[in-house]
Amino acid sequence: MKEQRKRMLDKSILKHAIKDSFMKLNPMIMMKNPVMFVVEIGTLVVLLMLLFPGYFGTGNEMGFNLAVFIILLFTLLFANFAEALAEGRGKAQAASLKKSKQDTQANKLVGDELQVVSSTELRKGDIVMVSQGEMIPSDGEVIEGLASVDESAITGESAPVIKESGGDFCSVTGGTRVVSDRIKVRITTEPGETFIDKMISLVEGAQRQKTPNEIALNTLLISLTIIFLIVVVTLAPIARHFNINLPVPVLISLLVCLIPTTIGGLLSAIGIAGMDRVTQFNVLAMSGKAVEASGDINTMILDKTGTITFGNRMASEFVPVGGVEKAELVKWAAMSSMKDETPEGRSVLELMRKQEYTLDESLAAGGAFIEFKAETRMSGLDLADGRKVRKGAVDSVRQWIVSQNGSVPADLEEKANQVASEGGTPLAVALDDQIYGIIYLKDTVKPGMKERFDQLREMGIRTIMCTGDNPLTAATIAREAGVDDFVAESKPEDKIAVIRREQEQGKLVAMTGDGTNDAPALAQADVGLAMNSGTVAAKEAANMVDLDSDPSKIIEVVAIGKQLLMTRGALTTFSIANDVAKYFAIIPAMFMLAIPQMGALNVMGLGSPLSAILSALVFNAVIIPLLIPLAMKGVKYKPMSSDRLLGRNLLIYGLGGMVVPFVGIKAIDLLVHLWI
Ligand SMILES: Nc1ncnc2c1ncn2[C@@H]1O[C@H](COP(=O)(O)OP(=O)(O)OP(=O)(O)O)[C@@H](O)[C@H]1O
Ligand SMILES: [K+]
Ligand SMILES: [Mg+2]
Repeated sequence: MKEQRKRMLDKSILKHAIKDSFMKLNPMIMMKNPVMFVVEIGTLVVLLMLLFPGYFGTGNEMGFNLAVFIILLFTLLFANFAEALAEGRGKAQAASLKKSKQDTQANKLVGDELQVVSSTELRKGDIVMVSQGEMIPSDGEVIEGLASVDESAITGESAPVIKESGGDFCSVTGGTRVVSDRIKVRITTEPGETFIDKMISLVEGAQRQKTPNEIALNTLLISLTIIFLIVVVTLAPIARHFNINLPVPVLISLLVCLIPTTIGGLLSAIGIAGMDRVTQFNVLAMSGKAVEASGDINTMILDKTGTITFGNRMASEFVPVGGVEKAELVKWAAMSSMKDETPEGRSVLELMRKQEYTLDESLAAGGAFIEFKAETRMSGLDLADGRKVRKGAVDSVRQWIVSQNGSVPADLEEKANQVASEGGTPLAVALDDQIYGIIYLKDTVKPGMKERFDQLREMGIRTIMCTGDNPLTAATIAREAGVDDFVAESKPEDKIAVIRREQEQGKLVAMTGDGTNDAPALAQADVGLAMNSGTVAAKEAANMVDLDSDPSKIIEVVAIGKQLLMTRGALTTFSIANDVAKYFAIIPAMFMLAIPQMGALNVMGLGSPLSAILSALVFNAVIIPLLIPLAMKGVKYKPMSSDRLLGRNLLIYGLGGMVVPFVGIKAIDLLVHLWI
């Protein structure tokens, strides 16, 4: 897909866009864009006058009318072309995605047997087995095993990623391929609602909804159109009262020049192109609203594990406390992890084997598994003989011990702090009322985080890390990654509380995360960016998914959001400023047409009244394709305060919008006048 993105504007996209420009002339489609719909009605009226000149009285300048008709038709086609071009790349991407969505066969588990079924028959809750070389038939979560998966079909990244049951790396996407090992997958989506389906309809723009900002601007444009419509319609009888005859095509030309056709023609292209720019960064935005909101973000909340760090927290050391034998600690650490399917749990057993300890598994027979939960921050086993084994966050295990009237070894805190101050996560291991020691879980901060957070700070965005981990580990990682603030030992509801607190102060909040425990917070935030590596719940709650699982991508999304809003503002300013110049070209010309003595009004020194009107109309049409590159690429964005940005843009696009048409219309008039 990345390949596809590079070929920005190949021939086939252009060809399709030209064809679509004509298709979009259909009034039923045109109606969605009221400004251009008014232009279309004007075009039709002029066409009727050309076809049936007899009905429209005398004094009809056929040559002039034909010129007006052609220019108006091109105005419509140019506006349609802008939109079609913006849609083009998405449509091309959708086509290539559809190819990877081919119907595959799946090995569905029915009872104890495997049945071969078509992937389209799979429903939520079905269990399938996927082995090396096979395509994952639909979206789901790994419930057993570990495999490396080639996700290049959706991410464009060729290096395979590890997917495993338990933790935050369990989600798999239909259409990706298992390159080694074998996994058992529980299907989590109904047919037609998969991630690839969503991607297709997103890049195709099928579900594109206008953003609140776009709706507000559209309302302004419609109001302006109605006002000018009233002005022009009432102009005719007033002029007639003074014995001035204003031909209908002249009035239509005046109307089209006055209504905001430039921004009206480019508005939807700006929005589509903005979304498209986000997609090029391998971020899937579920709505344009989310992209725009990211342009105004004040605070960003991140989780630690899997977002700021790589998230493959691996046991790397057993540290006994209270003078117990290391073998004892290893025994209970392993016992507490026997059924713990999280990556952390499995890594404990691996470390045990690596250090050449063995485990008497019969001890666990008949025991009840206690699953890890973000709320309890512990996992373990209740043995058949009544003894209880736990491992978990030091603070949680300490509380658990105290609640059983056990005592806490004096060196626990010191040893846990040692691990935490190195940025590791200490897990305490306990049997009944005794703590045996600590498992050292190592994790690494993703490279380049500090520079990226510095950039966010420059943009005026405050970063807060919210982690379920202990305060000391949190502080170490926060310092290493360079976030502004952190909240430790936070449960899912605490993450939401932090977001709400910021929102109550009137701030717009972005949240990135990858875990199921992040899902509620991702939904609460104004912009929720889920890591593609994360769980299904996280991806569903978020309104953006980063296919590369790089939380600092938010920087690009913020820039694109700001750029989108600025581009819209700049082109609106330009469009309205333009109309002032056209006003000076057309109004004097109209009156000179009726009263040649009014030549003094011709401030621009244009050749003749008719050429003045045509020149303004031509300018009005060609400015649309000339501005397409700007609408598609967006205006330049540099991190600076919004006040300065606003002032700068008003100067460039407001003043420019007044001057450019004077020059342009004059130049066109010189040309037009040569052959009129
Ligand atoms: N398998 C496990 N068994 C026992 N305890 C665990 C296990 N995994 C994690 N913990 C403990 O629970 C704490 C919370 O873990 P969790 O993965 O929910 O953090 P989180 O809220 O997602 O924060 P972050 O992802 O930012 O680190 C961890 O810091 C660790 O102390
Ligand atoms: K106009
Ligand atoms: Mg997490």
